[in-house]
Amino acid sequence: MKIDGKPYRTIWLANDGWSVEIIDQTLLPHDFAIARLRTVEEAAHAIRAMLVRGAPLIGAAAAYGMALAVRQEQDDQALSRAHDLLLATRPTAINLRWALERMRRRLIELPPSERAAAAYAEAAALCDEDVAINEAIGEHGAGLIRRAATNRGGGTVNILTHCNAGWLATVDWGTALSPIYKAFEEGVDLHVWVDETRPRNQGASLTAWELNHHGVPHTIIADNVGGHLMQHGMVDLCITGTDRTTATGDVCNKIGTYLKALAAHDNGVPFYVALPSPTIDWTLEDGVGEIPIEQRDGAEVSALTGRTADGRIETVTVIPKGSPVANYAFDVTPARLITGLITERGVCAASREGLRTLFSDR
Ligand SMILES: CSC[C@H]1O[C@H](OP(=O)(O)O)[C@H](O)[C@@H]1O
Repeated sequence: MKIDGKPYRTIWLANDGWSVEIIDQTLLPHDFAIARLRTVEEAAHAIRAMLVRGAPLIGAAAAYGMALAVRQEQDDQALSRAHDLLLATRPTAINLRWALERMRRRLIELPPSERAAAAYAEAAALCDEDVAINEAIGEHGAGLIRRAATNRGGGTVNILTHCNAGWLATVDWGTALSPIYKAFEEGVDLHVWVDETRPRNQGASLTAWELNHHGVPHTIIADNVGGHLMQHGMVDLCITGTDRTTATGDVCNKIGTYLKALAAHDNGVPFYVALPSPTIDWTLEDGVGEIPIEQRDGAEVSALTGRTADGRIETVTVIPKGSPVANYAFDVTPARLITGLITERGVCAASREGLRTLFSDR
């Protein structure tokens, strides 16, 4: 995507040919800053502390983390240590595991002297594939938005999205926001309801920042507003991302997604999930029972960070001293609540059969 006319991805090889640069998303929307990763440990911290986040981008960052590792040490033990360090950073997004297994498969068969060059090439290929997948999701999803515009018989198509599944969550284009960018660029009259997405506010801080820069009309809402809007006919469709989708179409995504899907189902609002195939976990069938749900530091709930009137960034506590906090980062929406999955190969039903029609080769 472009920021002030300059094209960006979220992660790229630095000019020195070996370190990796990322957009530090913990500083958005207040500051736009580039961070540089020089070691696998720095890559692991970037994922764990969410300088980079979003299932596809987590996979891409892990792939480059493996390249940074084998640049320093090339033996099998170093490869395993890097794999395990990066795998332990965050448990829910399956892209992390798939990317690490892909890197290990590519490298383990090579002589150590060839591993660094191959690792950087494989990480770059994974990033390019992610961009192509997400642009294709945009093309397929834009058709749904155009159909919603036709069904309305004119006027603005109102789309609700949760968290950030934009280009900041991927290498480029995004997943849930890719159809919105594509439809907007085609001239479709649309507006986006942006769930702020407590506790880290990826919607208010990241999705709104993206849409502002792209000129897409949007409104930030508190997480609990969506159901009311749907009851009053103010949402034509919902599109969210996913961090792991089972072979049967159960979708794990940012906490609160399930509640939006329930409200959509109760009000007859189509609920779509943008699903790049590297986010499918073909080994799982029961999302609620089998997908590990990350629990993060309670400080993400008990404190807020923002910019003061005189421009300082400050963090303040917003709960009583001593109150316990639970911070579940994801939930699972059962397939029965999902209207369709928008993949790079087309739109399908949220079911084993639906996925098999598009991915019979998996
Ligand atoms: C395109 S994947 C985006 C997905 O990742 C987000 O989680 P996090 O910000 O914690 O990495 C959220 O679940 C988004 O839908």
